[in-house]
Amino acid sequence: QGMVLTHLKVQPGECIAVKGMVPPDAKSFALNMGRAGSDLALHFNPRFESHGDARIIICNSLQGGEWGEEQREPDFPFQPGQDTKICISFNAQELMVALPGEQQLKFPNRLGLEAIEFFSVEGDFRVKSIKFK
Ligand SMILES: C=CCO[C@@H]1O[C@H](CO)[C@@H](O[C@@H]2O[C@H](CO)[C@H](O)[C@H](OCc3cn(Cc4cccc(/C=C/CN=C(N)N)c4)nn3)[C@H]2O)[C@H](O)[C@H]1NC(C)=O
Repeated sequence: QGMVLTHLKVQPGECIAVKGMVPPDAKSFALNMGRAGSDLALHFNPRFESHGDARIIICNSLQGGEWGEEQREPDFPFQPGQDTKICISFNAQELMVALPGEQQLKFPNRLGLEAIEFFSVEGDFRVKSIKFK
């Protein structure tokens, strides 16, 4: 089980900056954020090789335990065995994920989230630091 942060109060315009390392044998990892584990504004799931997918980022929301419609992003800026940095911020309309190489990914704020209270990391990602800016 990865890292779980609860009782956060990340506001619109603030960002969660996660630095970490993707292990050499990585298959998949996920960064989850929202109100709780079953109430996610964003499940950010890069798949190196998982669920029949290869080198694609799956984004989705989870409401009352039900998955929404996936957004699939083929621009894949991660390499197994490499350090990486991901910055997540949001506003009333969308969540924004700043990725390596100036890549930015957007996902609609389907939950109308007003603060990020829950943040978790799952799977093949070794967190080195987390900064709330
Ligand atoms: C084609 C058939 C029907 O369509 C498929 O239907 C599946 C089920 O709905 C979707 O899959 C689901 O997609 C969801 C997003 O939408 C979540 O990601 C969910 O996972 C939830 C979940 C999280 N977690 C923890 C976790 C997260 C990341 C890595 C690890 C462990 C790594 C271990 N590392 C090793 N072994 N090295 C563990 N576990 N499950 C996934 O099951 C597929 O995308 C979808 N595929 C397409 C093309 O549409």
